[in-house]
Amino acid sequence: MNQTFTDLAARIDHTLLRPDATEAQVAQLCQEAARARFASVCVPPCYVRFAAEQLSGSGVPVCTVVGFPLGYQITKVKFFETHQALADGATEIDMVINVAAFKSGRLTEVQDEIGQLAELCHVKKAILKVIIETALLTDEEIITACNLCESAGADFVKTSTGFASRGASVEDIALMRRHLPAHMRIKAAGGIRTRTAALALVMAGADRLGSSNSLALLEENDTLGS
Ligand SMILES: O=C[C@H](O)COP(=O)(O)O
Repeated sequence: MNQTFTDLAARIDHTLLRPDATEAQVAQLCQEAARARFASVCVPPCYVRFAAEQLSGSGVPVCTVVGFPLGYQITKVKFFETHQALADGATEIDMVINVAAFKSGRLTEVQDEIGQLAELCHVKKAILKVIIETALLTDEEIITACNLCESAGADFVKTSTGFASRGASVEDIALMRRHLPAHMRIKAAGGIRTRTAALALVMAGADRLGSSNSLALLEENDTLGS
């Protein structure tokens, strides 16, 4: 348990995805991530190159989003977004599943899309996290989506964009953990605002957390290194 607590920063994607995020705010985010040793910074695609420059030599990866936040872009567009993000210096891609196609029963199409992006990421030694947007899914659909992610070769299943009616819940994470094999990692995101909430999600099975309030999650026991 203590290990979980002391390693919390290393599980957090330090995130800034607001539509009005400025370059100065991204620069600050990068400084904070390097200092706190967060798992990554998660920034909008237009800031990937800038963030990669800011973090050069720091060992902190740059994560970005694809098909964000609604997921219904066509596969070619998501493929190009991913290709460009990798070229710009991202090594972690958080793509949004095509929930519209998923809800229409077009599961093969959804799985193929994830598979194409996973292959592209893996060729570049990057990782793919797949956002299934649990707020829009039933428990049965969450399990189906997890199975698609696994079959398609994704590295992580991620709960939420942070732009839906709710973010990650402990129940979502526990359900996903029960149905995913051990090698598949889970990212909880959306609305994680306190250390208590963060730790509950970790205890339920989250390997990674995404939060735009990351510094507050470190407050109780962790201190930023000098
Ligand atoms: O992908 C991560 C989420 O956008 C973060 O959501 P949040 O802003 O509610 O922390």
